[in-house]
Amino acid sequence: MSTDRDHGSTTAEAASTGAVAAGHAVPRMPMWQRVLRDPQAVITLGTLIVIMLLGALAPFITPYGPNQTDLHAVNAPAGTPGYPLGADESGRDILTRLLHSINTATVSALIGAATALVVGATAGLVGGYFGTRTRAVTEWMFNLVMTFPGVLLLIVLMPVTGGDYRWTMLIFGVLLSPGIYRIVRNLVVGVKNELYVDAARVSGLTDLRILGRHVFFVVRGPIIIATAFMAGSAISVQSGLAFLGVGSREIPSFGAMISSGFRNLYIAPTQFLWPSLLLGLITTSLVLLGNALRDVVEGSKPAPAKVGAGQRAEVVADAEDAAAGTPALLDIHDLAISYPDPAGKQREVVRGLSLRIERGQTVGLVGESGSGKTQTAFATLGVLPDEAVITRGSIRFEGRELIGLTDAQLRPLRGKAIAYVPQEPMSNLDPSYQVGTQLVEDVRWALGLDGPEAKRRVLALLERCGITDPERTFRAYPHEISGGMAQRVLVAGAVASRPKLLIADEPTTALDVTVQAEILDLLRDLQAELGMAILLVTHNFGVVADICDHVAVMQAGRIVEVGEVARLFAEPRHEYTRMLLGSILDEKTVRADPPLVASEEGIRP
Ligand SMILES: Nc1ncnc2c1ncn2[C@@H]1O[C@H](COP(=O)(O)OP(=O)(O)OP(=O)(O)O)[C@@H](O)[C@H]1O
Repeated sequence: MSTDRDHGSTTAEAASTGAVAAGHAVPRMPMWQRVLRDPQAVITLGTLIVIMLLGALAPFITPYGPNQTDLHAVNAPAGTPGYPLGADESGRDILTRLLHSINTATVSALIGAATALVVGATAGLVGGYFGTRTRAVTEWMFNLVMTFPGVLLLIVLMPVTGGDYRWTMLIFGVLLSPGIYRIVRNLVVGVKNELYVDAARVSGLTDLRILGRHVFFVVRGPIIIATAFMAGSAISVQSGLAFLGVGSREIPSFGAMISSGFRNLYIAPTQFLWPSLLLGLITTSLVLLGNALRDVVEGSKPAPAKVGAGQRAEVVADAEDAAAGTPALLDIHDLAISYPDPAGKQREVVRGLSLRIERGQTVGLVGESGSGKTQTAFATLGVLPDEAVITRGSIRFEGRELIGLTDAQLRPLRGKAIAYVPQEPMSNLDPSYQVGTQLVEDVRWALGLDGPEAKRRVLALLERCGITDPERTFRAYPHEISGGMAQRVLVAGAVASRPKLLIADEPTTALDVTVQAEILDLLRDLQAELGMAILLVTHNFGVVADICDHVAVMQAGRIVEVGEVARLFAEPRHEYTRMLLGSILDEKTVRADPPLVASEEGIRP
């Protein structure tokens, strides 16, 4: 491995890098602040607030009542004195009716959306959180509601509601509730088995408190978004019913005004225009507001902007390579990876990392949690999440640039020349398939063998990886084997293709100490046997001492020191390396201070 390009990093630099450490959390802005920073949300919300204020102030803006008629003003054109937007076929002021129609629309939106929210969200929380029997009942009820023919039912029920649009909107809210129910139920089913919900349950919180505090927090975003769309639907349906003449004629409504305008289209064309424009403005604002809220709450996805092969600005040719003529097995140079923070700004989590691995070397990548070890490994494997952006640098494998390759171009390398062993063996095995079936599939793909030949190879590999009864393990499902066995299975799968580089991301962290040692022994033996290089991601110097010949120390997205393991342990040069080595637990030292004793007054030394 080459000497560290960042070797000269000083403590001062480390301290400054620490200030913007890759792992440091960016405080999440409150939702209302994020809403206020989104121009679309601000414009649409502002428009709706102004319109609603105009409606509320109607009695102060015009001298007429909404149903006050003046026979002298029948079909008066816009601009007539006292009637700025004209009068309708009954001589009623159009501006007055428009302003009062805003209030009808607001009340419709509030009743419709609130009913759907209360019914749908409550049932969704209960149905999703409690057992399958409760869910079966809620499911049945909402499926029943969905079979009702919506608008037709509202018309048929007119004698029951007495033509009062508020009762109609209440029923419409119930008809809308299955949509909310499904959103909430699906989210709750997804979240209720999360470890933090289990932890809350174990800590003794009541179901009501867990629902209110943990579960409702997750569903609130989608609920806010859906509310904007439901409010728009309620206004449209109320207007539609009024347009058809269903309901009280006394109530000023956009629908009734459009209907009247239609009848007088040839006499007074603008009568039809004003309510249509205002209704359109309100419903469009609500839809756009819903879209803006979705972006604010869920975070708008930045366009993938990974550096492509053709776009790369600075790829520095390695002088050593040029001289030696043989490129390193893996050469990462000045790699920078960033993620968008909640405010949409890019935050670098790997910040100009350089690392070389030669053939057959075992290199430990150590560093505190969040320093960027896994991101470096994922970038090499080409499996960074979509939101990650490689902003600069290069990753070359045997001289070939990996950044910018498509999945199809990476496929011949991944799982063949570059293999991977993950941290959590169990979660990397599909519980629905026998272990052997999964391995055979991998081996067939990696080596192009037929079924029986692949099975023979898998059985031999399992035996080689220390599994005493390979046939039995082959037929077992993941839940039937131990964590240590599962990790052996994954190691077997990884080395099946005789890779040139094995990336092992904390391969022993999830295992107990005895099994850890066995897996490390296995990796060491396989490394010697196959001559492969290993990049071992870990935060355990014990593991590094046990298996690695070189080690690179990462802090805040950068490598601060790199070198041979014996040298680095004997004379660490970087302050941070000294600090990490100093914090290793020393099992030879016995505590000198007296043990704590529990008494009635509490726990005391
Ligand atoms: N999907 C993501 N979105 C935003 N930030 C992320 C994402 N994945 C990782 N990060 C950030 O990248 C940084 C480096 O993460 P990484 O997983 O590489 O750390 P690590 O050194 O491997 O830590 P650990 O030892 O705990 O696994 C962390 O600050 C983490 O918060």
